[in-house]
Amino acid sequence: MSVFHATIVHTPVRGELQVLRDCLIAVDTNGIIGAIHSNVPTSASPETFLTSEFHGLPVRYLSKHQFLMPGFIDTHVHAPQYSYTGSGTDVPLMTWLNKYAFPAERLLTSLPLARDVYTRLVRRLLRNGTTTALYFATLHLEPTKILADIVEDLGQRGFVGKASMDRNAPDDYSEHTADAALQSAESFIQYVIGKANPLVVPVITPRFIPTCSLDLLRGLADLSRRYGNLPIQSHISESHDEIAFVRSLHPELEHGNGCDTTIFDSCGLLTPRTVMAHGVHLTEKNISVLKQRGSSVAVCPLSNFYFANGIFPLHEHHLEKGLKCGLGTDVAGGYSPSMLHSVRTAVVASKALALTHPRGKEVEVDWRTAVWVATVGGARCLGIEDQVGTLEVGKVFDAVLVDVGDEVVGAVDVFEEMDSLERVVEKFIHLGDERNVAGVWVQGKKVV
Ligand SMILES: O=c1[nH]c(=O)c2nc[nH]c2[nH]1
Ligand SMILES: [Zn+2]
Repeated sequence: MSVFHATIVHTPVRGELQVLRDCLIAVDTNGIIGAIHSNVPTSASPETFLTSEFHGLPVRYLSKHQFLMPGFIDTHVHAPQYSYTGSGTDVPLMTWLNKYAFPAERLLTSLPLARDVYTRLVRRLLRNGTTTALYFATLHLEPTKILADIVEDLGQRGFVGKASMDRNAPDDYSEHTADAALQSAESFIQYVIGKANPLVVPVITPRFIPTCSLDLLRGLADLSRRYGNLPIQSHISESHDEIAFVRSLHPELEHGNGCDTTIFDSCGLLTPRTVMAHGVHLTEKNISVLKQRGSSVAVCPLSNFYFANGIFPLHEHHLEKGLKCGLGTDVAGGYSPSMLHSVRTAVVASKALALTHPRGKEVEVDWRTAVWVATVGGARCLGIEDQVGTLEVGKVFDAVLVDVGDEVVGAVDVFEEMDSLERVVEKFIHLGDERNVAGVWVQGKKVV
């Protein structure tokens, strides 16, 4: 249980920043926000506002340069690729997979190395205010169990997928048959379910169509159903080289209409709990299929600049057509593990798109909208919007304490005489980093 006196900053309405000043916030033993009273003077007695269960608790009074906001939700991050984040930015996707991703992932059969890479990543994400992450791991069962253990031990809300591949993968980094891949995926599901920890959820994870046979895709859809409609993640219509490869593998399909969607759909992998990464080349028809199925896209703007041969039209697909979208870092295709970086890059990407778009500035997305996508949007992709994404009574306290005070060594300078609180938040979103993250809570428990 905890009580704060703090300013809350969040985006309950897309495109709008809500700032609630001087809130008395009470978090119960289950990590649920039991009460929020705004405009409470620091001189007031908390007991006047709070029910008896919260009486007598110490109140944490935040300073005027601190505020609470919802934790970020990273809807696409490759945990094993963290070892080379910040490097390997020189080649297109299909070459990059063979040159960097597969070799790095293969190395994590070493359990001590897996433990080291995963511990450092999960800590890094938490320190950056990422309270929920949707993880891709490797093909290997034991190292992926370690990732699930670390997410649990460090207290993050984690959706963890053991990747599956049975074709077009290196000999020593493939599961070779659909049966072997399905068995391993099922063992991982059982391991995570056995934890009975609602914060850690197993995810069905066919890497992408080039590396998964149709038998494997169908079998994974069946596994999802058999275990109560587990979440599903993969990559969809992500780049020219990926699309060309799928075309060569499936000449029987009608092309020009984004056949990734057709294949995933015919195999039963598009569900309301499906989060597909990238989707830069989705067609109108694909979008309408994804929408009908309730599936969503993890938009990874930084990695798209490197691999996608295009920009995801966030304004058109999400704001106009209503496709559910979250933001992802796509470590290590995206070199930054920070969701603040993703937010900024989403804005810059939309501006780049607008430069040559017939509707120009109309397709730009502003920072408030990008923050919404990084919080509420991600929660919707994962089906947890009733729990997280904003700080409201009845939701879970997954929160970040931001500090932009002078004593923090960081890039944000606040000018008392000129900066409104809204402007301070804007500065944090554009210039802030983990040095400004003074505390992080998941389900009411302090994890940073
Ligand atoms: O950005 C990406 N990173 C990956 O690891 C990957 N695998 C398939 N497709 C992918 N795209
Ligand atoms: Zn990816």
